Amino acid sequence: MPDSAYPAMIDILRDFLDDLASASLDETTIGALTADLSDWRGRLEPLKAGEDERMFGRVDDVPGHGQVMCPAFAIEEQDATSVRATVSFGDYFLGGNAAAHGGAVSLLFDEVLGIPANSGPAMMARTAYLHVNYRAITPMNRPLTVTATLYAVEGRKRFVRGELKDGERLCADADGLFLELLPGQQ
Ligand SMILES: CCCCCCCC/C=C\CCCCCCCC(=O)SCCNC(=O)CCNC(=O)[C@H](O)C(C)(C)COP(=O)(O)OP(=O)(O)OC[C@H]1O[C@@H](n2cnc3c(N)ncnc32)[C@H](O)[C@@H]1OP(=O)(O)O
Repeated sequence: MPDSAYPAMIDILRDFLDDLASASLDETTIGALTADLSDWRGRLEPLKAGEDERMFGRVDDVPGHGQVMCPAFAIEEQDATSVRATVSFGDYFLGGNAAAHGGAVSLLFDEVLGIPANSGPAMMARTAYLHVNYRAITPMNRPLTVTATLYAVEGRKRFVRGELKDGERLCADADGLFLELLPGQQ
């Protein structure tokens, strides 16, 4: 698979979504864009593949793993029980009043808390709950710090806490339970 070109293509797609979200469009531009996008739908449709053959979200060693669903975060530090990363919410993730959408913040926590929850050799763990507290607005288009720490393991249960900060200011925190899947569990 051409992994080398794929992350750059995803970066452009992210920039495109930010540009689209922040633009005021006239009818001519909307028509042209609709035609281009439907042309691309036609080209991609025959390439449909099963989960294991897809690249979206499955490219190792690049921020965001090659997907645009969640803001891309760059891991700065990681050990067996914790992770610290830098993230920036582009215009695509705007909620309102210059604040990031709450759902995008939750999505980020699910991804980042999932890292220490899945860092061991045991079976993969899946989110059972994710409790998010929005403490202050999450600002757009600037580097924020997101952290997650595995603080308890009880049988199959892995408890993880996380924080999203703008400098010293706490924007949101989260508490998640991840459950280790049983062998053969879907
Ligand atoms: C941006 C996109 C990028 C794409 C990237 C792709 C590749 C990336 C690769 C790698 C990334 C790694 C990062 C991933 C992170 C994200 C993970 C997710 O978002 S997962 C999807 C969301 N979650 C579900 O869909 C779960 C749906 N629920 C279930 O499947 C089951 O409910 C499950 C497995 C969670 C538990 O079911 P049971 O049957 O195995 O276990 P039971 O018996 O119900 O519970 C066991 C114990 O846990 C407690 N428990 C279960 N759920 C609980 C809850 N919600 N609250 C409290 N306790 C709970 C129970 O009370 C029980 O406790 P007692 O043993 O009796 O003490």
